[in-house]
Amino acid sequence: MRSDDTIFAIASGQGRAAVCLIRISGPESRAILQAMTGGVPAARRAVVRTLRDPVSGEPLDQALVLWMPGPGSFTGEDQAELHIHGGLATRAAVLRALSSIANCRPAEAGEFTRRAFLNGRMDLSQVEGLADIIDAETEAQRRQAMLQLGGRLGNATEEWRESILRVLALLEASLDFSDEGDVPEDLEVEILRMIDGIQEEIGRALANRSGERLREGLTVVLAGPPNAGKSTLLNALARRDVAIVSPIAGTTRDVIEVHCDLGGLPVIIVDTAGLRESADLIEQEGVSRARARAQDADLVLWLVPPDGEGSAPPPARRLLKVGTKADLQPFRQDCDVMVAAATGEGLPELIARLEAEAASLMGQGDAVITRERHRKALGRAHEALVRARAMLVGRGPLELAAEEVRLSARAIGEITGRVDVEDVLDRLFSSFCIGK
Ligand SMILES: Nc1nc2c(c(=O)[nH]1)N(C=O)[C@@H](CNc1ccc(C(=O)N[C@@H](CCC(=O)O)C(=O)O)cc1)CN2
Ligand SMILES: Nc1nc2c(ncn2[C@@H]2O[C@H](COP(=O)(O)OP(=O)(O)OP(=O)(O)O)[C@@H](O)[C@H]2O)c(=O)[nH]1
Ligand SMILES: [Mg+2]
Repeated sequence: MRSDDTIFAIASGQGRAAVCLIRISGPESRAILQAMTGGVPAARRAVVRTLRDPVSGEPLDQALVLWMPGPGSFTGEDQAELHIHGGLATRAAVLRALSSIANCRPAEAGEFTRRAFLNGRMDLSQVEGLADIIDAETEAQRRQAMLQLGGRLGNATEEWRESILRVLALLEASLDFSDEGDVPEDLEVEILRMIDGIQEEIGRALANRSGERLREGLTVVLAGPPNAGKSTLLNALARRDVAIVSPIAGTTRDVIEVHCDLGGLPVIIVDTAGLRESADLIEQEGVSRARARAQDADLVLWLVPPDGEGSAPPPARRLLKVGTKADLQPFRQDCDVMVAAATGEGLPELIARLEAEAASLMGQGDAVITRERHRKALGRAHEALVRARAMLVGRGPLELAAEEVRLSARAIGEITGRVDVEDVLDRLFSSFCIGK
């Protein structure tokens, strides 16, 4: 994969559509426009041209044409765009024509954005923000992704890194000036005060898990004895006929997931097999999957039907007890909510309750970190600072304290991709679609 190739891709969806966008980036972009549209329009001005085969001159389609010269463009290189009518055959003909031009090839997944990153147009945290915008399913996810694309995480980590580098500079200065390897007392006080300040800020960012929860969605598992009404409730919450419902106990065996938008917050509702001892091997497998999902869930709704006294809830981090078939049983004091999913009774109350749970676990979208990758890097930066501090207070070797501080800065640098993160890059960019 050469980075001085000119790359092209269909950047719009693959299905039947009104317009198809073909994106081109690299040094041949200008020559491609010249050869296929007979000229190069003024920068960033849309013009309509006949798109032609560069060899035969045969008209292929009508196109809205854009010329976006680097280094100001999205990728930081010369870029062109062809917005064509483009049905299946037309798209194929245009891609074939582009492939026939020297030094031009189809782009890999995420390659436009990879070039934007390599050309310094965005840092790694912003690239992740862009990926999150593409995948955002709810309003709160969209807002969080936009803040990250705008540089909220990148700016925060840059500030922390600069503070850590100031600590390092002070340590190195005292290394130069002391023969004993001791830091002058007033300088030591200053260094410790700075370390404490940075640690507190990083600690606060680490304590907030709501960004990761918002990005991934809150998992709510429906669990209960067979026939409790789990699948009926799933269908009611999803407002779709997703899961099979029947009066036969043991209907559901597979785990069924539905992505819901509760007041802008992403919630994944998970229907599971009714929990009971069963001789049926397939049902047993369903029950063990149900238990596993309940254990990992952010929240378990434990469904109790009118005759469900004998059953015990599975181990869970957080559990709400829901009385089901409210049309068949009176209000139960031992339940948090009552619903009759079949009639819709109590559903608004349950949904309001779920929204409140989701809001309290995902907060106001004020979290700075949104991925485990950020948590791990910040965690390592924090630990290195703890060790550096202990070294200073315990009068350990200054060189070692300085080395820990250096380590801390490097760990922070991984978040924006300042320091080498090759493996992260490959994984991240391949998660993009072709054309991004
Ligand atoms: N058609 C189309 N829409 C798109 C993109 C694209 O590449 N093509 N984008 C990408 O995925 C996003 C927009 N990102 C872009 C970022 C910078 C420039 C650009 O050429 N910037 C120049 C000129 C800015 C100006 O006109 O003022 C610059 O910064 O100098 C273009 C798109 C979303 N929408
Ligand atoms: N009267 C009444 N019946 C309900 C209600 N909800 C579910 N049922 C009935 O209860 C039976 C079992 O419902 P399901 O939703 O399949 O129960 P489940 O918990 O998914 O059962 P398994 O998948 O076997 O574990 C079906 O006949 C439903 O029609 C309700 O609110 N009221
Ligand atoms: Mg079921």
